[in-house]
Amino acid sequence: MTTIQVRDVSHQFSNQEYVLDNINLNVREGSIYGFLGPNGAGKTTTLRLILGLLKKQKGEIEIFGKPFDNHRIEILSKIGSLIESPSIYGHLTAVNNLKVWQKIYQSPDNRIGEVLELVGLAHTKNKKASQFSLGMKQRLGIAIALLHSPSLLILDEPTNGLDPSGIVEIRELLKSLNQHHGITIIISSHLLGEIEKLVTDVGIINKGKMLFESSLADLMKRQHQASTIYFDTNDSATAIKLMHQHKIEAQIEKERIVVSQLSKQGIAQVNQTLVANSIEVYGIRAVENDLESIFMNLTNN
Ligand SMILES: Nc1ncnc2c1ncn2[C@@H]1O[C@H](COP(=O)(O)OP(=O)(O)OP(=O)(O)O)[C@@H](O)[C@H]1O
Repeated sequence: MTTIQVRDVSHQFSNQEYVLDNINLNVREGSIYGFLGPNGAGKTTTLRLILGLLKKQKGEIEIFGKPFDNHRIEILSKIGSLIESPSIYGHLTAVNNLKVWQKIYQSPDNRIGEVLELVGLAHTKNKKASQFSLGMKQRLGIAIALLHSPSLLILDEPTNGLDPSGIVEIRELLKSLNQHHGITIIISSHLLGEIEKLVTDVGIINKGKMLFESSLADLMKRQHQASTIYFDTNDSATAIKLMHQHKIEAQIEKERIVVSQLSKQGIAQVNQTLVANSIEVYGIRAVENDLESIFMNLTNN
């Protein structure tokens, strides 16, 4: 089942240009969906629209298979969210912060202990939230979002500003919530490297347009296809002429021939052609582009 379906949603603030332009987005039940894009791409606006924090101007949003507009309360009762920084009272402990929200959500008393355990803050006892590290504050924000036992978590850049160990902690927490508690998660980020070890699906947005949406496995496949091949030969000038005759885009870099995007069969054919034309091939090496550079290529174009 699809947990979130966004169809042809556009949005503009006042009469300025559209910050979202007919975007489509599908979050599968049970997935961890990485919503990626550079600063200002439209991630927060999209998440706010999904949560009904902004009034939808155009398009359709369905959550848990139901139109958001007609089932708002029912849908929101099953969503936990953390948009930008968490609303935390610095002068209160983690428990007392949670008590404030517990009254609003009317969740049972024992839920406070449960969520503190889940996010790894059970040991903080009398420590005030103002004395928490940024990572602890984010985890408290997630604890608040979990109080009413949601089946969907919507998180806007929860790892922003965290140090590497804080990022790992949040990643492990979200993985566990997904795998052991069956919570579907959509998490936005402007850094693919930060969430590629976490997500199962990826959507990439730039300048208000969705550029790409697929499973992480598909993105990795694309990464494999986008590898760069290096040929070392005894006669680069003739070799590159032969490649151009066979309509292969190649260039010479530091006396090596560089070809991007060539299948395994393509590599074998090039090798055969070179050898058949008496060129000595000393080495062939394929280097995969990292996911980050694919993301950069998608968002730069
Ligand atoms: N309340 C607002 N009024 C006018 N313009 C806005 C408002 N909120 C956002 N924008 C603009 O909409 C565009 C998308 O912003 P949004 O916050 O959705 O991007 P983002 O991808 O979440 O970026 P970031 O990672 O920087 O938060 C930006 O150009 C931003 O300046």
